[in-house]
Amino acid sequence: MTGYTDIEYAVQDTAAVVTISRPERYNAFRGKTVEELISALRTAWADERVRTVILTGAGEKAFCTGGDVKQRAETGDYGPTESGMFEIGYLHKLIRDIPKPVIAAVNGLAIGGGHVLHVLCDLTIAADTARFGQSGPRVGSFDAGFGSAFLARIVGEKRAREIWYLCRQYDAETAERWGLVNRVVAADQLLDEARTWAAEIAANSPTALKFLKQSFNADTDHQAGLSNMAMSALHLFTDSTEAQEGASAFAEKRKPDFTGYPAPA
Ligand SMILES: CC(C)(COP(=O)(O)OP(=O)(O)OC[C@H]1O[C@@H](n2cnc3c(N)ncnc32)[C@H](O)[C@@H]1OP(=O)(O)O)[C@@H](O)C(=O)NCCC(=O)NCCSC(=O)c1cc(O)c2ccccc2c1O
Repeated sequence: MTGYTDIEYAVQDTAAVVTISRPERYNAFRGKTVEELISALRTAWADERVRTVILTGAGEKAFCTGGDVKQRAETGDYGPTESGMFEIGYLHKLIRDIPKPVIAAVNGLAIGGGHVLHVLCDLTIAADTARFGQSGPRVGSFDAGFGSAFLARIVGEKRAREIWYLCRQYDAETAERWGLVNRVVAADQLLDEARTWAAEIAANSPTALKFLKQSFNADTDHQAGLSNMAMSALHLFTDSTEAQEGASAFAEKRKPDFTGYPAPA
């Protein structure tokens, strides 16, 4: 795949820098964005010069705000793709499986599925202006796979449940205290800091790093099965009027009204 429209891809020294570039939608992803991210990661995987990947967002406002809720409100899905599929589950697995450390450089809001992307990266460096949180239950969505199970491994059960149940936003200092991010730096230092970490990693044995990444992953790889089921459930749920109420409310800039939907027994 060439001629990306939703992302930018560049190799700088030994790092592949992948930038989600839909600033007018706060770098929310649609199906095409996910397809391009998959292509970029596969390119980085195959390129022997590349020893790390840096994932970031264009502009100063957002790293990524998850699925494009406006697109979903408009068409009921995340838009057309070359493959005909919305392959977010595959993208999640690819971030884990690419045998090179992936560093999230969180330059702003990391919300919803955008939060899940940074959680899945090996390391996270955040701008002091970054904010973190989930939004699924507010907009008729959830990630019952890696997005919740792996998050709980990182911040613990109580905090993971708080993040998902309340849909609040947390500042970078809190995220660092909770172990969600490795380092917080001034916003104008973010990419330099990420490149410094990438260069430091690149000086180490790539084969040792590959084995280490696979070793870290092995303990939670069973969550991939959970993720498959979660994505299947999510596709069914997003077709429901309950889920559509969440997406429509966001697109119409109003609070969602879930009062007509009884809590399932
Ligand atoms: C992120 C916000 C909290 C920011 O709020 P703020 O008040 O600072 O800014 P605005 O709300 O005015 O936003 C500015 C501008 O950007 C547009 N925008 C922001 N986020 C999105 C988005 N996700 N999709 C589309 N557009 C977005 C916004 O409309 C404004 O544009 P204007 O033209 O009106 O100026 C706040 O914006 C916010 O809460 N955003 C929504 C966050 C969200 O709910 N994300 C999606 C969660 S669901 C999801 O990610 C998801 C992931 C998956 O992996 C799935 C897999 C399978 C099925 C479904 C999935 C899924 O739903």
